[in-house]
Amino acid sequence: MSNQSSNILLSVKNLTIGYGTKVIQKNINFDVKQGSIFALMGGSGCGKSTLLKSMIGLLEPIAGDYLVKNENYWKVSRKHRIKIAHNFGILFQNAALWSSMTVGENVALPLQLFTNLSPEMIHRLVELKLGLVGMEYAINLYPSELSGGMRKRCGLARALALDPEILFFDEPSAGLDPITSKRLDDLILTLRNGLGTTIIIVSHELSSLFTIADDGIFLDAESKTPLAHGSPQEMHDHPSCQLVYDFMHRQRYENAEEKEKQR
Ligand SMILES: Nc1ncnc2c1ncn2[C@@H]1O[C@H](COP(=O)(O)OP(=O)(O)OP(=O)(O)O)[C@@H](O)[C@H]1O
Repeated sequence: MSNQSSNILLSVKNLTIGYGTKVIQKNINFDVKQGSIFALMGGSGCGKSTLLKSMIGLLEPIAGDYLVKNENYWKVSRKHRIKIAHNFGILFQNAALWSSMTVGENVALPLQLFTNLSPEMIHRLVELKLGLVGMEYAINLYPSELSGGMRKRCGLARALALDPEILFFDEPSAGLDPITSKRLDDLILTLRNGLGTTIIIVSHELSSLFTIADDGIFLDAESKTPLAHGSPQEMHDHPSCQLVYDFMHRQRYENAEEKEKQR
């Protein structure tokens, strides 16, 4: 195997995704290299979350293949799929912490469910993971006592609990002010640089995408196919078509309004 192909952690091949028989995107092809921060981009409703759902095991694709470290994720047994997914850490948009549990209990939960570690070891790991995201002081607090940015950090600590090789983020900056959002970007870069974690991110935030993502794909709702592949900066500098240009230069919505007025 060449160095280049052994570097590939995830591989999406001719994937068609959707709900029942309703196709949302087709002809999706891309590889995610180890240690990459890979962005799923595109306008509202193009299918970014749908693709993310298929990549984390929540929605079976209609057709095509999705390889995780060369294993055909949707073709292996359900039991084996769950085992592969232990390598995934997921941060949902609202951080999805259990409100009746303290932050520490939330982070401990995956360790209690999926390891045989002693309570003392789990406690030490919880402190370590919260330390990684700068939230060790929140161990005994409840999610309702935290700001949105703090909840995201704690959600990230929980996503890191099982030392995943791959992290999936759904709109991590949603609902955060620009400074908190920037801090989260710095944290994401620190994690990738420090732990070598591969990160797949759905985001609308151009400034964040330009800062952190080094590769990605641009999905189009109308043609139901990807229109571009590369880093956000490459798409900005060398857009493959007008739509990508407009999106990357933030003229899409203004243009849409103009067209609407001219009708
Ligand atoms: N459970 C579902 N059943 C049927 N259609 C769905 C379902 N969930 C989403 N869709 C449709 O799939 C399309 C893509 O939705 P999706 O949420 O993946 O887009 P998105 O790119 O993530 O959008 P946004 O940026 O607005 O969050 C939309 O037309 C949406 O209405």
